[in-house]
Amino acid sequence: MDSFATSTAAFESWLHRHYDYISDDIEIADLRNSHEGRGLRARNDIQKDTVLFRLARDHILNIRTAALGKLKPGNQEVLETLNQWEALILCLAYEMMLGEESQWSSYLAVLPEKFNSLMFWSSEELEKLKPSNVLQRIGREQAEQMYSKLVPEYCLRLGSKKLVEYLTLDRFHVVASIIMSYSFDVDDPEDDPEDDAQDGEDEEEELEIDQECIKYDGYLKSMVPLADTLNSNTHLVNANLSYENDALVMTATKDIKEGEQIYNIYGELPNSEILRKYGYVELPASKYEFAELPLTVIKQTFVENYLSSMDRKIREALFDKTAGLISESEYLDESLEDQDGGIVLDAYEVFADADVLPELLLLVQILTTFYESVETDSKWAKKLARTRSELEAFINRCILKSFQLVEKKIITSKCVANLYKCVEGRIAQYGAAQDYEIPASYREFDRAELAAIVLRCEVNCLRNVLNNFPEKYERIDDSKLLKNVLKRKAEADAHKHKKQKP
Ligand SMILES: C[S@@+](CC[C@H](N)C(=O)[O-])C[C@H]1O[C@@H](n2cnc3c(N)ncnc32)[C@H](O)[C@@H]1O
Repeated sequence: MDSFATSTAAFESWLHRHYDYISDDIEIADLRNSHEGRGLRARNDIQKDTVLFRLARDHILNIRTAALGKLKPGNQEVLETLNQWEALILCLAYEMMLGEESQWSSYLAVLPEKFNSLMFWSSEELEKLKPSNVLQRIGREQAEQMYSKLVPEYCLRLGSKKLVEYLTLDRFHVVASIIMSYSFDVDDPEDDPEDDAQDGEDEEEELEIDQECIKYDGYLKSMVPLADTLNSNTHLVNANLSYENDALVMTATKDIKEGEQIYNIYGELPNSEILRKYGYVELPASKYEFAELPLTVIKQTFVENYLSSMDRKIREALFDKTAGLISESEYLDESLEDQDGGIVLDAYEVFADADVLPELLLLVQILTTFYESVETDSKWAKKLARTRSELEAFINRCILKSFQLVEKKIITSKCVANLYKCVEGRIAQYGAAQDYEIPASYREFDRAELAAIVLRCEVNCLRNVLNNFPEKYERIDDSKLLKNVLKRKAEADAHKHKKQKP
């Protein structure tokens, strides 16, 4: 037996000693040949709805069960003032430091030491993921800030000087990455909503809580041995973990044939996110691919395609002012009750089925209406660029008329053309990645190949918009809308002019 098989065997015997029920129809499989590490496999045919295993809550690892929470009185309360990540990182690191003395040692021995997730990529390797927006979500800085907060202060508050020495920044990244790829958010059975109602502001002040903390979350980030042995596949998922009062239950959601792998789903994630968090990709793509269209590309498209007689700097400033006014629009605020953040976002998701966010369509329709209007009169455009109140009044007209249209799933031809130009502008940023051919089957991919697969999946989503933009949007000619918008502006001007006369 190699050390991989020995650790698996020790883990299995630990599981059988500690867990309520594990079906004889499942086994932990060595899937190193298919680059999946360990996984769960069906030993026999399994019928849909069969319980695969049941785990008592006191055998999952979180702040309530971990040794650190019991190290000294008051630790539970201190941990509860932290956020989920911070608390579980400290608890898991402490168990790892205890080694053989930890009640979880056989479980800890099967957790990985090496990662392919983006936190562990060098800057040269990350460069290969440009221009994907996933690069903005790696969170190295936030992780380092969290480290400075916890070490040494919280290790000492929790009574462990040794943890200060053990938890180096490198180890911190390892522990955080294990949590990122292995943990579950499990509802907290001790969370009593009535308690929350009684917890007044005084108590909050007493604990100096200035941010999200476990106390009010109603769930606990937890390590769930065996449930985390399941690999994930967005297409082949055939099992699901559910939470009962005192136990966690893994159930087959489909009939599973003998020898087949039992898959969970880690989330409805595109390959970029699967790579960021878990260090692998699905072929040829995840079921939930999306690309992102950044606001910077929308800005570039409108700046480059309109008002060419104006200086580029003025055009850029005009776009920024316009976007600012759209994001501050009270009318949109009231009309779009469930969209707290407004419609001007840093980036817009573009999905694999060629659908785009309604916020993106509305923004492009408003911008199109605005730019097509001001394009008719360059003098007026220059004046608008200088006079905020006039710009605001006109933008508000464009917002109103565009909203009324898009609300009825109608958009103008020029809006579609501008959307396509934005998407083409984004595709152009992918350079050679546009032509990469996604491999048909798995092999051990190096990081450059993983990056290329992610980029090509994003390009495919963007291309889909150009080829299959949903027909649910009726398209009309722009002229009627423009006439309407400009007519109202003229009336408003005339009205204003009249009012100014004594
Ligand atoms: C929760 S663990 C699953 C158990 C893991 N395979 C092990 O050996 O410990 C998540 C990790 O499993 C691997 N993994 C999960 N699903 C995979 C898949 N479909 N293909 C390749 N690797 C996968 C990734 O390394 C991921 O970070």
